[in-house]
Amino acid sequence: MTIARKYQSGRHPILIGDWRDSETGATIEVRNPSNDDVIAHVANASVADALAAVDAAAAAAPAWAATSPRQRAEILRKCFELMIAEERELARLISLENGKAYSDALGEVRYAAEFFRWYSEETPRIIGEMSLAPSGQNHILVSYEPVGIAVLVTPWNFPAAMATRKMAPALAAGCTCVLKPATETPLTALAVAEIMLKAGVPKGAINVIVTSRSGKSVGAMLHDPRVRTVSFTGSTEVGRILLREAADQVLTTSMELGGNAPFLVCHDANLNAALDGAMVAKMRNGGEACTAANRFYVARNLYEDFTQGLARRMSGLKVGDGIDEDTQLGPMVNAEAVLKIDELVRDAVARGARVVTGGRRLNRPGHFYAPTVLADVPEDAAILKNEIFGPVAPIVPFDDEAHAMKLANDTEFGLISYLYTEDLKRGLRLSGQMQSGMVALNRGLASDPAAPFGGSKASGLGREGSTEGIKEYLETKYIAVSL
Ligand SMILES: O=CCCCC(=O)O
Repeated sequence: MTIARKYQSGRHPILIGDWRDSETGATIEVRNPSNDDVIAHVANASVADALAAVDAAAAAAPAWAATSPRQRAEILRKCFELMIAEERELARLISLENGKAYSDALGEVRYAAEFFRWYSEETPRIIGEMSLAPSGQNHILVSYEPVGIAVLVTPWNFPAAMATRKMAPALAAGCTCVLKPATETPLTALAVAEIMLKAGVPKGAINVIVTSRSGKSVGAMLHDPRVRTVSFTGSTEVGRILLREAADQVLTTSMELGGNAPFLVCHDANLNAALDGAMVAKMRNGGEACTAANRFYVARNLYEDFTQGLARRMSGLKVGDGIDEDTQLGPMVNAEAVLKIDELVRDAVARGARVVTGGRRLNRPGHFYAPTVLADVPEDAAILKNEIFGPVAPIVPFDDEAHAMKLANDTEFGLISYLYTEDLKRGLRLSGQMQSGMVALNRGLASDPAAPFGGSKASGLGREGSTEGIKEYLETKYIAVSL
């Protein structure tokens, strides 16, 4: 892996305008979750490094904002092309530092690259408007300007896609930015940044700060008056902290936070389609996704067949080192992740849930948990209330659709809901009742760079992707004109 080798070879640069050594000389160990080996060391940026990154973003801002939409579009298009050209290398890098199965990683690289393509197409379509005021006395001219420097904070579970989902619209809008990736997966962010520089993104327009002092560094950046927006993907707990920090400077915020997605299988669902969808909704990224189906509510007439069918599919998965191309489920990201999953499973079983398959850690090096199906999970089990972030499917039977909907909505989160029914009228009615920003109707996957991704309630604020995503990086300017 070129990039991993680069960081093993002794230099530990961070991207602040140009590649440079961190002020502190301290490094962060990056480990392979498949065997816990240290695969690289990267610079551990200080708070001063973070502020230097804001300096670099500020220095690059006027020239970047002055580029024509067409110039920005062509650079973003090039980012897409180079990323696809390097998809296999990038996918291997993601598997290596995150642990996810290579096929998932390759899917992520393609998904990530699409944000560059989508926003290359959106860049020339930042269109304002002019109208005559109702009084007829003046015109109302509305245009959109880059909001200012963007601080982008991304998680370890989609280290490429969450970075491009933020950087592409920020750059498209004419903003410069500082990216702070998760310490577990910095190599992917650095590799994507290298590709972007190669594609023509000017120095300083993107900066990457890898740091174990996340709170202090991000806090310092959010209090720098040149920063005008923060976009975060991660837990609701951290999101709340960032919202408080952002309040001091009245920053705009985009928050993609936790989920607790229900997966509802109605009595008239197509069983095989629901099982196919369940596998995608649950097992994409090994279950380590905010969008992962977290709770399955299945109509009584399909309950036993669905449970057995899901258990068969789950137990048939090939578990192994993420980087092996035939692996279907890799390790979890770290030991804490496995511990949390195990605690949730134990709690459910202690309350009466039935283990249909799995239900245990795997006894091998690395951080593996067996693909697990739990049936008859009682309503008070912690697993139905907390994000599992792992390969565990808790199933609850229902007799009354209205009660199932009540259970589905009985959560502080509202990111995504999944729904299976053969009756489109029922599907649309129930979709309307689902308290979530997104609904996947007869589908196990809703994420799409061309669609607005985001949640309601404690799952977040704002939308990413689609035509809406670029608005997070634009300020509306109204000019009242007398012509
Ligand atoms: O954990 C959530 C990251 C978002 C995944 C997606 O875009 O589907």
